[in-house]
Parts: sequence; structure tokens; C-alpha cells
Amino acid sequence: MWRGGATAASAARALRSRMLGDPIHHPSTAILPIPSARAACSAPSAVSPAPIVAEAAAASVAVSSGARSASDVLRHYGSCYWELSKARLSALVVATSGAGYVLGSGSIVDIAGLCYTCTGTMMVAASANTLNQVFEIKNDAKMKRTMRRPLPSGRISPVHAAMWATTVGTAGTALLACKANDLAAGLAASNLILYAFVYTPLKQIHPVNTWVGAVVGAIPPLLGWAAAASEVSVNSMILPAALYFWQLPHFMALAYLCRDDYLAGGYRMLSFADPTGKRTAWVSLRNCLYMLPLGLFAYNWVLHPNGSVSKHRF
Ligand SMILES: CC(C)=CCC/C(C)=C/CC/C(C)=C/COP(=O)(O)OP(=O)(O)O
Repeated sequence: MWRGGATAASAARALRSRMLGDPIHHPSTAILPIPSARAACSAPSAVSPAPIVAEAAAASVAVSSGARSASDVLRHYGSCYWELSKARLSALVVATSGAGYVLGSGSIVDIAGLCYTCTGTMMVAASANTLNQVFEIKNDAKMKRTMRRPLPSGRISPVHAAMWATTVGTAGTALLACKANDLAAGLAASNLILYAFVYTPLKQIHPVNTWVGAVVGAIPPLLGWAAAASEVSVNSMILPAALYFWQLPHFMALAYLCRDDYLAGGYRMLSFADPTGKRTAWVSLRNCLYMLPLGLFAYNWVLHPNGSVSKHRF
């Protein structure tokens, strides 16, 4: 039986803590270069072979657990970035932007342009969603629906999240400016500002926040259209308008069903002053009805990127 096991285990622990630090709480010390482990492994020694074997084993354990810890760190922050970005919601936002791009393209769709636009939109939406959570840490911590998010649960620091938002938002806007056009980049940046710096604080001030939030959700297809056509027109507004009216019943239903949670979070929603739900239901129904004429417009108009309206079937 090999008796160097205990020595190897403690040496491995010491090496591992030197190499990796605490990946979660001290991320800056988390990934030190592997060569230090290799150096420990290959350091010449004049002492008996048992410690050499023990140290070699320790180093090899340290390297493999180091690799595991590095991948743990990557997984940890990867999942934080994913959640901060609300990646599934952002993917839906990208789908609407992509639809706008295709409609704004006319008969030929530039696939590379579509990919750049979708990537840029995803990045700016990820940034907007992260900033929203940076500003709502205390509120999110009070709500059942949101208390397990990365910031209120302490899985990532606010500074780290803000740096992620700044990096991805700047890169996404630059991508749109370089590979699409300034109009698309401007719409993306303005929408980020509207969401993070107008809608987000407004949630705690006045129920009108829901309507402002619906504008934020409606901009991405306009952005996509602008990226393809380099301009916006009456036709480019049809899909955004449909999204705007569609979101209101969606948000109203959420605000009514989760009203206790929203109240606990310190938000101001229409549903608080509506115990029977009748007012909320009426606002929802009214906005559903507004969608009917939009369907007729889309059916009867050819959606020319240049905004001219010809009466054909779409
Ligand atoms: C290109 C670009 C910038 C696109 C932005 C797209 C975007 C962020 C859409 C979300 C719209 C919205 C009002 C979500 C609800 O936020 P909430 O704060 O009510 O949600 P929460 O309570 O779950 O945090």
C-alpha cells in the first residue's frame, strides 16, 4: 500500500489553494497559470523518492482538480452571465429583430447582415437585461420570482455584473454600427437607455411603467428593419405596433397574478388598485382589439422597405 497518500493529499490541497485560490469568492486569484504546477511537479530534489512520488502525485491531483476548478469557474460565471442576460427572453427579442430585418429586406435577404444584426441585438439586449438587474438587486431580493437571480443571491458582485453589461452593450452597439448602420445602432442604444434608465426606475414610481415597457419590447423589430433598409417607414411600424399591443395583456396578466410579489418588491402596478381584476382585464382586452386592424394593414399592404404603401396582399 502506498503510504504517501496523506502527504500527497495535503500537498495537493496546498498546491491547489496556491494555484486556484477560491474561485467563487476571490475570482481574481482563481486562475493562475498551470506552469506553476508543472514546475512543482518537475522540481529537482535530493531527498528520498517517497516524497518525490508524493509530490508528483499531489501535483497531478492538483492539476486535474485545478482544471476542474477552472471549469467550475467558467461554468459559474457562464451561468451568471446567462441569467443576467435573461438569455431566453433575449433570444425572443432577437427573433423579432430578425423578423424585422427580413421584412425590411424586400426580396433579397443578406444572410450575413441578418446574422450581424441578430448578434448585435442579442448583445445589447443582454446588456439591458443585466443593467435592469443591477438596479433592482434589493427589489429582486424581496420577490419570490426573482430572489434566486445571480445578484440578489450573491453569486456575482454588482461591479462584475455592471462590467459585463458595459462590455457586451458597447460591443453589441459597435457591431451594429459597423456591420449594419448607425440607425440600427442608435435604436439599440436608445432602447437600452429607455429600458434600463427610464422603465426600470419608473417601475417603482408609477403604473405607467407597463406602457413604457411595451415600447421597449416593440423596438427590436424596428431595429431589424432599420438594419436592413437603413430607414424606418410607416410599414416598418406594423410589427412593432403588434408587439406593443400584444405585450400589454401579457404584462397585465403577470402583474395581476403576481401582484403580491410585485407589492413586496416595491413596484407600482395597475393591478394593485384593482382587487376584482376587472380594470386589468379591460385594459388587456382593449389592447387585444387594437391588434385587429393591424392584421388588416399587414394583409393589404406590401411592406416596402422604402415606406411606400401599395395596396397588395402581403
Ligand atoms: C435591443 C434592446 C436593448 C432590446 C431590449 C429588449 C428587452 C430588454 C425587452 C424586455 C422588455 C421588458 C419590459 C421586460 C420586463 O422587464 P421587467 O424588469 O419587468 O422584468 P423582471 O421583473 O423579470 O426583471
